[in-house]
Amino acid sequence: MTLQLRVYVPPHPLIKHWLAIARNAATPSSLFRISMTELGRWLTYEAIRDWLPTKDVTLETPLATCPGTFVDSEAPVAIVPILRAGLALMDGAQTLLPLASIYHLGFVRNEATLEASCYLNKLPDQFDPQTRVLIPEPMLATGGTIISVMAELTKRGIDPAMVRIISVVTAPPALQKLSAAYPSLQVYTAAIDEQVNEQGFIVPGLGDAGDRTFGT
Ligand SMILES: O=P(O)(O)OC[C@H]1O[C@H](OP(=O)(O)OP(=O)(O)O)[C@H](O)[C@@H]1O
Ligand SMILES: O=c1cc[nH]c(=O)[nH]1
Repeated sequence: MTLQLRVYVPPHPLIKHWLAIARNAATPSSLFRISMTELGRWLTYEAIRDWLPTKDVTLETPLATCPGTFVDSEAPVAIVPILRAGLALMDGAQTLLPLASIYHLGFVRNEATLEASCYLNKLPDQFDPQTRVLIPEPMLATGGTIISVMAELTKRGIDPAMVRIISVVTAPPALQKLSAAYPSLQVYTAAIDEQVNEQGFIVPGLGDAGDRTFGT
């Protein structure tokens, strides 16, 4: 069986609403941050649907015995936000995954070459191979950043099939690179835009996600 990258654009009215707020150039930073929190929440909700491990139990209600299902708190789950902009999705993601371990990764693109370089790496030397990883990364543009992120994770024992990326706006160059290198992973995004311009910005996109989040 040939694997192919799966990219989901959940048709949810709240995702559409908060995406429109985030795209709008007139949205101030304070509201932009709220939109990112909400997108983090709803994209995480969609991404963990068939991914979060559960265990079946038998319960006693006040009236009778019945079957139940709990989230399996012993299965390792990690969130790896990509700084800076990935932090903006964290409040929403963490609300739904309160037991997850958080490992920060900081990447910045060189504005001239668009090459991504890592300036902060809080990953452990090795992960338990059963670890599920959620990556909050708001923009997948040229793909340079996310390909470097995946290399850091896989060399520490992460199986790409256990990885889900939540991203607000994605573009074909990044999705093509991910598809070629890591066809078993899954991406949950609010939009797939048409192009990346010469400055490395997604068009129509939402501008610079980091600057708009932090008012810089
Ligand atoms: O797919 P790529 O072309 O690599 O671009 C995507 C990256 O660009 C932005 O980060 P940026 O370097 O602007 O840093 P910031 O989050 O600190 O603003 C964005 O948050 C992504 O991490
Ligand atoms: O459009 C883009 C592309 C990369 N990073 C951003 O913040 N915006």
